[in-house]
Amino acid sequence: MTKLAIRALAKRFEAFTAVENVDLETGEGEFVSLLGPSGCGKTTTLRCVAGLEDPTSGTILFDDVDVTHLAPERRSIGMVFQNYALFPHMTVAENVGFGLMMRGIRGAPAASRIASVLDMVQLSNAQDRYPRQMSGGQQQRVALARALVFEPKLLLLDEPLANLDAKLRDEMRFFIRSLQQRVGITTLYVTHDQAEAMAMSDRIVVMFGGRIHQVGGAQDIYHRPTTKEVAGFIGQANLFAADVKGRDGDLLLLRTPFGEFRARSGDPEAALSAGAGSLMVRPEAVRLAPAAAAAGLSATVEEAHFLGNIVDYKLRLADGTPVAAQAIGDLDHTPGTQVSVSFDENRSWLVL
Ligand SMILES: Nc1ncnc2c1ncn2[C@@H]1O[C@H](COP(=O)(O)OP(=O)(O)OP(=O)(O)O)[C@@H](O)[C@H]1O
Repeated sequence: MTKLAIRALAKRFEAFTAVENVDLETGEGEFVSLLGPSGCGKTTTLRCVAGLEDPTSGTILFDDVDVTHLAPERRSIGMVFQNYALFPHMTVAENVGFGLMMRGIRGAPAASRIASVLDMVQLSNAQDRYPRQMSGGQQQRVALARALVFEPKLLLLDEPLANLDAKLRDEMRFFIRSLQQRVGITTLYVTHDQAEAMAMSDRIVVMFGGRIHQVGGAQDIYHRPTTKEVAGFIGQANLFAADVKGRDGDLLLLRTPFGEFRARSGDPEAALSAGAGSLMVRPEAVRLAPAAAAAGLSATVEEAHFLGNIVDYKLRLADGTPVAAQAIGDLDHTPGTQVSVSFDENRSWLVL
């Protein structure tokens, strides 16, 4: 299994910097996603790893071997794109075998590899069909088979599920992840869909404006974001301006315009010396009670939507601050009613 290392990668298109100062190391067989909004540099980073883009500066290493200036076909990478990119006039088996043919593998050895990889993607019965006779999900499985058939060192996927409908996307997430684990191939996956990245990845690289903001597991980036951009992009977040007043054991004491709160932080000392930041409270860490029942902030329910598994509330505090809340159960608080709001301090987080 191969380790990928990206060191100080930068890519400029004339005066425009698409990627800057990107550093990343994967483990062997690790599934790493590049996640971020459109235009943040995910695809450019992937294309530099593939050799389809020449970096302006920086180094790409496969198992400590510098491949930065190696042609794509000499890097041993399998790629899958959003648009499948299958040859319409070739059967499934011919599409899958094409890469082998290009590498001079033909005859019985090629046939046996094609059969085995089609078995892996559960398309053994479809080898004589043409792409137009297959669904989007099946075509993407052919594209995966084609990428894996020559046993590449790395698998690179660029928004492979973007053209599929929601239900199929869900199924394909698990299909790709379990295939990747069975094959044990180091994988770099580009997506702007946070749920996709969280469901599939060992680690997620969150990018904004060509730079990495955070690298971590799904729970790290959700519960412990290091920047406001990450907090806002991953799930929903209430973010409130807060001054740092001191410490109380593991927790920081914070002052906001509407009251004092406690929260956790990645680096309490840095928070104390910064003196201010943003208090992040996820909607499910906002507790609601009937107005008279508990000491807390008083708020008005502006919207309440029963979504089946949760109820989604939009609240407004007395000073006008909006707060998003989510609760499990039934619609207990209707629009127009007053509620008492408190924050779970163990799930409140200071972002610097
Ligand atoms: N060949 C190019 N010439 C000029 N600018 C480019 C080129 N390729 C990419 N860019 C610019 O670089 C920035 C990053 O593009 P990139 O495709 O890497 O973003 P992305 O995060 O993958 O976004 P998306 O999800 O929309 O593909 C964008 O602003 C894009 O317009």
